[in-house]
Amino acid sequence: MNVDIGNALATVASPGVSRDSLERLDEQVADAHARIERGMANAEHGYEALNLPERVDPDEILTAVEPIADAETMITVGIGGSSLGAATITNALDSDTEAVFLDNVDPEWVSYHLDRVSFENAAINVVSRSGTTAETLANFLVVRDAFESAGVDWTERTIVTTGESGPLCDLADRHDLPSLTVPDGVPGRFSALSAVGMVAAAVCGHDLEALLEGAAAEADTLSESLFDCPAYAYGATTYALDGRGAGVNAMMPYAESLETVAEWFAQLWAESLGKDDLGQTPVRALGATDQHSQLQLYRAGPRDKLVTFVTPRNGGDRPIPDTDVEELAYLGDSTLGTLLEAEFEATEASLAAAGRPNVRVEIDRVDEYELGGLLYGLEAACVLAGELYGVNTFEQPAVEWAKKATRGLLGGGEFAETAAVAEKTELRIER
Ligand SMILES: O=P(O)(O)OC[C@H]1O[C@](O)(CO)[C@@H](O)[C@@H]1O
Repeated sequence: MNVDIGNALATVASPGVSRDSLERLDEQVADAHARIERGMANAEHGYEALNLPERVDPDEILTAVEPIADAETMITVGIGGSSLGAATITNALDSDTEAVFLDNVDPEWVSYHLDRVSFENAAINVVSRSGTTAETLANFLVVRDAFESAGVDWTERTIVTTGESGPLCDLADRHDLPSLTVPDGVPGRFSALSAVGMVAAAVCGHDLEALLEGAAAEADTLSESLFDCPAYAYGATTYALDGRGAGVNAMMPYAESLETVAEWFAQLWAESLGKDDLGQTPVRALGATDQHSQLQLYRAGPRDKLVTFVTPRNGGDRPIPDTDVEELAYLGDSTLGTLLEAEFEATEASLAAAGRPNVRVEIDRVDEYELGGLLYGLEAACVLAGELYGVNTFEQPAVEWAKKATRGLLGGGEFAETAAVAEKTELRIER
């Protein structure tokens, strides 16, 4: 990935960061890089995620998925980091295999998807690092039951990716299911470039080696200066802007195929940096669509936002036919790609003209190599930002309260949190 932070400079935007401040911040970046390198060298929890390009064996994954490689529909049952990485990769790339992600427990939505599956041509990819996530386990019980009701032996059509131990591990052993292990020391939101994100990608026929090569190339750019490393330039700039008031980071890819990148990034950024009353709020947007819904706010609302554009510099195109309608002449005989490119450049310039900070993250095209580099680059940017914020980037203790309360509400144990649910303050206004 390439990063252009020109429109985040104080000469262009407010909030903005001066060149001098960036150079001073670069001293902290050097210290942070030293910390990251040490963490990677010692395979420390979290930092180990940045070693994945060297650690992951694509052949191990390809061998494990062989029994289900013929699947026409790949149903991934997982949530958060156990779904978003795989969804980002498979939603970005073409495949004849349909990838379905059950990452919620909305009964009508789950039924909608299961009602459309031909189970004899489908497979189940159940993913949970902990092996205890209620939504994933509940959906897995529902999906396997659907296979059984369709007379299809789910044990022949299921692959499991989970931690070294836990209920899913036991289930895989009990039924002798093909299974892969979530690498130790790799938090869910940093696991897209491991079996967690790659099983679905493999069944969809994507080039795992190219994904890892792209990530490895990005890893080679990690250095002690933000001026030599696109990932660190992005991480440091977002941190600096947050400190100057840009507490919201709206990620706006200019490609439908990259829409899920913004969703994946939202978990990465929120769950990693949202601690100790700190952290930038990620917002998902899409270009050109959200020019017609959000741009008004980004250009003329509170000066509390950074807009992160993600743009592939090359890609497919489609001609716009010529027209004899005079008013449309400027569109006719051009292409949708030309229009989208103009929209992107105009929107980027419109924010700069209004003095609103924005950063451009560029990839050459949407393919496995570039996607691997983008995912790795944004992960490294996040790790760097976490060092600068001084937070524990790799834990997410705040999510446990609701999990305990949920479990208690379902009779799954005694938790103080459950009692608090009943103590809700009410002020109902009814129709
Ligand atoms: O992979 P698991 O353990 O099922 O967890 C799923 C997701 O839930 C979280 O733990 C948050 O609840 C995320 O960090 C994680 O990606």
